[in-house]
Amino acid sequence: MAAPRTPSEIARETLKQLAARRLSPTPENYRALYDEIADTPSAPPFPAAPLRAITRVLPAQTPAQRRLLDQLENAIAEQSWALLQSTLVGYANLGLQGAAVATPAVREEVADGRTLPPRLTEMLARLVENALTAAGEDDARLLGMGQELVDRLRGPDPETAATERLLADLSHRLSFAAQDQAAVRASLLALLRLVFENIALLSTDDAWVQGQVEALLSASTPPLNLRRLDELEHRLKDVVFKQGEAKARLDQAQAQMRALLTTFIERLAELDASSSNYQGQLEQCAERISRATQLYDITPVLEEAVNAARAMALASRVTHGELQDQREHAEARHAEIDQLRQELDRASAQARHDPLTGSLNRKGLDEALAREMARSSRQETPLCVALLDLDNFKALNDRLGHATGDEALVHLAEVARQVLRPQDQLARYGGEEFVILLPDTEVEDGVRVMQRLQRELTKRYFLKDDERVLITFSAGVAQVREESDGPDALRRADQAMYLAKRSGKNRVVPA
Ligand SMILES: Nc1nc2c(ncn2[C@@H]2O[C@H](COP(=O)(O)OP(=O)(O)OP(=O)(O)O)[C@@H](O)[C@H]2O)c(=O)[nH]1
Repeated sequence: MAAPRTPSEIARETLKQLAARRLSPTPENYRALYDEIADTPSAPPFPAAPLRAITRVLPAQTPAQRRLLDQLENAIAEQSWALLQSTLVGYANLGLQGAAVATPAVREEVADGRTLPPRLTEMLARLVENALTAAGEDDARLLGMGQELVDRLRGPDPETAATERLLADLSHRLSFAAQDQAAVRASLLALLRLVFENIALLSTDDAWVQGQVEALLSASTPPLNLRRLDELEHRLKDVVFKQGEAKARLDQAQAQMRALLTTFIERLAELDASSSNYQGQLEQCAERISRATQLYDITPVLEEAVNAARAMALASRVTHGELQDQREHAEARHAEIDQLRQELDRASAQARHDPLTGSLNRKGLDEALAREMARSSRQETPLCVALLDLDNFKALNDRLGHATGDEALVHLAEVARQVLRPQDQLARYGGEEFVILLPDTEVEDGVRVMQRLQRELTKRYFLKDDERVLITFSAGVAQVREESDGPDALRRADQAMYLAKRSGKNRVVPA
């Protein structure tokens, strides 16, 4: 086909080619294709936008400057290369003194790749400072690099190439620091688990500590967050507290054993003294016998020897008897302790109640919760769990003593029993944590019940040596959603309780 000649032919062919080459029909594509088909060279596009940016920073103080600026704006508006050329010649003649007024305010607009906008440099500087704080103070080199970059960013000329170089070096170094920190976290966690396992090994015969250590181990698996660390700290405090008690019992047992050994050694020494006495007497007797010349001389010596032997036998019989007594005594105590421990183990395995407060213990709670969940789903009635934790209980213990702390726990349990309905159940969940099962209760009502308990506690205060001790608690209330949801509801109640603590304590938060 002959090449298109008339403008309408060229236009038609241009449209055809746009479709054939699958080009988007933009004015630029159309013009380029039209020029190609018409075989006319494309005129370079007029750079209106960059020129307009230049007009914004050109000075317009003197009449000559204002005239040239008007002229430039006209050249842009008319897209006239000729007018542009004569304007530039005008500027050249005028001289460019004062034209390059790159004040800080306009520098931001002419960010051209050599300098960074001031707002961006300040944000970058802050970002680097925050990253350095997060990285800690272990790596002096990293801190030095970061400070250099911050100084450059805040300096008079944050030239891009140098800043870029510093930024790249810093980010490289930071990535190593982050890897180091992750490794340190992982090994700290491993150490923590080792400590927990060691505690378990040291307390093989204490079922409670064993249970706590299992909980500690499962709570110390990554990913860790502040909530879990907090829980770990609480549990570990309880274990340390319990081990402190066990240590006191152990010290007592050791003191008794030491007393027993001292007696034993004293008796042995007595035995030894009497036997060496006997030995001396016998040697004397032997010597006198060897010197004796007639039987008459020997008879009294023999009598002496027999007497000494008799005394020795008597002394050793007495000592033997005493030792026998001591041994029987020790064996009896041992058997007694063994029996007590077995009884204790049996009792704690069967017990469903906390001996201090008389409320349910964990085992009792598990069973009661299972029963209530089954009932709630059978009867299609709501069930709530509330978890409460006494506020500032450590301070109370520290100020008034541990025994008073125990009395405060008993007081709380008593008031709770008086305030709650008979079908509600109170359980001791941890040291100073309690769970209350609230059958037939929606979450809003559960919150109200706990608030009523808070009010009652302020009325029925706990008295210690005529001092009114105010007990407050923070609580979370969660609704059990379905039959298997108990543990999750407890977890949600715990989280809500934690929120109550965080938002100032002595409050109840629904989950
Ligand atoms: N008297 C007594 N104290 C206990 C018992 N179990 C745990 N504790 C103590 O309760 C204290 C709890 O302290 P923290 O976990 O710091 O809590 P807190 O002081 O109540 O602070 P908040 O929970 O933030 O209000 C610890 O000092 C434990 O030793 C117990 O059976 N009797």
